[in-house]
Amino acid sequence: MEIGGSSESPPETKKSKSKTPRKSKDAQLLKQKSPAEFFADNKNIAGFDNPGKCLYTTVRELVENALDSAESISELPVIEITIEEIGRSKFNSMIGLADYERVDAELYDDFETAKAREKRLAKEARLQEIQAKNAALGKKAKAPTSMKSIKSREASYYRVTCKDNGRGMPHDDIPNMFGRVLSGTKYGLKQTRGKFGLGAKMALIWSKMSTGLPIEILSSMKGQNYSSFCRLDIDINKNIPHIHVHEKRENEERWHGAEIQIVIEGNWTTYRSKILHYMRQMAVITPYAQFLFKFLSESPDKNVTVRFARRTDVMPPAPLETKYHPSAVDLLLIKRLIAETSKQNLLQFLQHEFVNVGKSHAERLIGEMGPDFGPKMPVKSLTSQQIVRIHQLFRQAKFDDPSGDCLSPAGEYNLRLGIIKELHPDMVATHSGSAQVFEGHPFIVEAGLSLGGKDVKQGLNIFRFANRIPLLFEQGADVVTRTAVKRINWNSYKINQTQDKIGVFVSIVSTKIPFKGTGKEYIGDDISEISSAVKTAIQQCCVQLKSKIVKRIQAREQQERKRSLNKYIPNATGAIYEILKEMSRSHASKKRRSEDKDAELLKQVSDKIVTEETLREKLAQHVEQVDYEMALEYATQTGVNEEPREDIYIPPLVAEYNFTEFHSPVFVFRLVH
Ligand SMILES: Nc1ncnc2c1ncn2[C@@H]1O[C@H](COP(=O)(O)OP(=O)(O)OP(=O)(O)O)[C@@H](O)[C@H]1O
Repeated sequence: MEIGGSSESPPETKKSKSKTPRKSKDAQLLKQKSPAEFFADNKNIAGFDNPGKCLYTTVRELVENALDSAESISELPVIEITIEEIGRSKFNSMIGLADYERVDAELYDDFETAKAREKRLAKEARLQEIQAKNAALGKKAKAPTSMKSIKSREASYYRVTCKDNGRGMPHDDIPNMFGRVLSGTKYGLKQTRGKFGLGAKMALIWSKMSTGLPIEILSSMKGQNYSSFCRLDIDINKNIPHIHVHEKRENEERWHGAEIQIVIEGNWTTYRSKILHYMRQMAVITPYAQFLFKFLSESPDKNVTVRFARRTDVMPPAPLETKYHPSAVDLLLIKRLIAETSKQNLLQFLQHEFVNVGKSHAERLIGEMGPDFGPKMPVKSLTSQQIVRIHQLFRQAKFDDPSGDCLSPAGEYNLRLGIIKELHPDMVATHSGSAQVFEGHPFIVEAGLSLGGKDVKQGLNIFRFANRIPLLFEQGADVVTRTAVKRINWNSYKINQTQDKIGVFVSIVSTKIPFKGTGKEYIGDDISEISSAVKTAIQQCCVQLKSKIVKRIQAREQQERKRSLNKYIPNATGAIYEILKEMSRSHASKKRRSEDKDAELLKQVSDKIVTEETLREKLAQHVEQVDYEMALEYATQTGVNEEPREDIYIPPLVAEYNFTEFHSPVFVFRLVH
């Protein structure tokens, strides 16, 4: 329906006479966005939600890059991370901005009139009084909800520096690695912490959004006699690096690694504990790395230095790059593989670009594709329709599962070491599952379970790791939490889900971790292969713990039995002695004659050779003897050595050493001559 005339001849108004016709309000303009712009607009999907979280995510992106880099050259990681607080004046002088004092106080968000202040203080005092009264009455104190805190929206700035001893970066690649969103070296099919080619750029985008300052990178590769220095920011619209300085510098010490420095807005106060938790959990899952974490405050009394020492030299083997499994590819991916392959014909392509496809298998597959296909046909000549046919067959055909050989799980040893080091538990069990498959990607689930320990709350304490990254957010929705809370019948393993201090550690590694979102914060509970592997791994640990718990309960019961028997000795001996005395009296007066042995005993009682005291001693000895025999029987049944034995081996004594080393997977004992 038209209102106010036909659409061909709109009624002329004053406005419509203007030379450049104005677009109506709801006219839609077609626009394009660069990936950098997209992520700047939606930074929360990459874990950059608010200043505090941005500080946390920046730290983790830099630490994870540092670890990936050191491990890629099999170097035991040494990582230094420093967060330096930069006050407003210092920040202003860094960017060449004069410091301004407030003149018109009422303009500010945190302004409070004298009356409002008086009212607030009175209210706070009243609340404190109520709380004190409640505390005196033993009532639980409730957090003050109605107290309106005066929050300042003043920004806090931090310089985050991360230094590693890793691979470093090729001089010419640095600008793109840090200044072009979605560029990285970890896109291949390999287990790595990084994946998207986004993290470092997001930190830079956030620094651009919050401080306007560029990122600085110093890097050198092994054997290079120079180091590369680069200061750059990012052109958000074009998604290209904007280079300020890019030069080669001397590297006399032949240092290798990278040092990244960035200044961002953050909030240490609210994210302090998350950052420290992250570092601690990273130390748990990476006990072969050495971390030095420093927070340098404007007021030195608030400085924090935490050193997470290396606990082992045993580093998991580096993950290997692998090829795609036919069931893990889609049409686009097949097209890309065809475009990138160096193989000429279809047979070679199938045989060399996929795992678990041998020559004869490839020939059979080609035969099955139909008459249009042949082993010798040039792979680059495949039409779109033919590629669809290949894809269809890949979906329907049966292939062996990919093996987990390319993966690098933390290992039961490292996991156990990390748990013991972190929690000092009373009991611990670990389990490493065999490789399984989800959508053509192999994955391995490892679990650890602990009972008791320090800083562990009652109930379930869940620690999650994915490709050896600690996951700290979205705990409730994660597959590990859901499995532990809903699918494990803790009671049946003699574990009390609410009373015991239970530590549940689950580490999942894969060539593709199905994170929800790009923030790498949790793995959903909707993948049955993963949730059942998690359940099995936790249950395996439960079974191990159960046998320990049962043994402990039996030992406790035995102790209690002994204690209660001892408790009754005085009463029992008193009663027996009274009876014996009575019997010996009637025996003596010949009221009742007792025979042989009994007569002998009764005589000893009347001669005071057998007294209440001697009876008590004998009974105590008997309880001791019975208890000892039971303990012996128990030990023979269960085996005295509960812990598995470790192999120890002695390497040959080489001339230049003056010591002998005894190696075990758990320790090295060095005997100095
Ligand atoms: N400390 C470092 N040492 C060596 N190379 C690094 C370092 N930091 C970053 N890089 C290189 O820069 C690339 C981009 O890093 P970025 O953090 O943006 O993405 P990513 O680590 O590949 O993936 P994700 O976004 O999942 O973290 C990396 O792939 C890596 O090649």
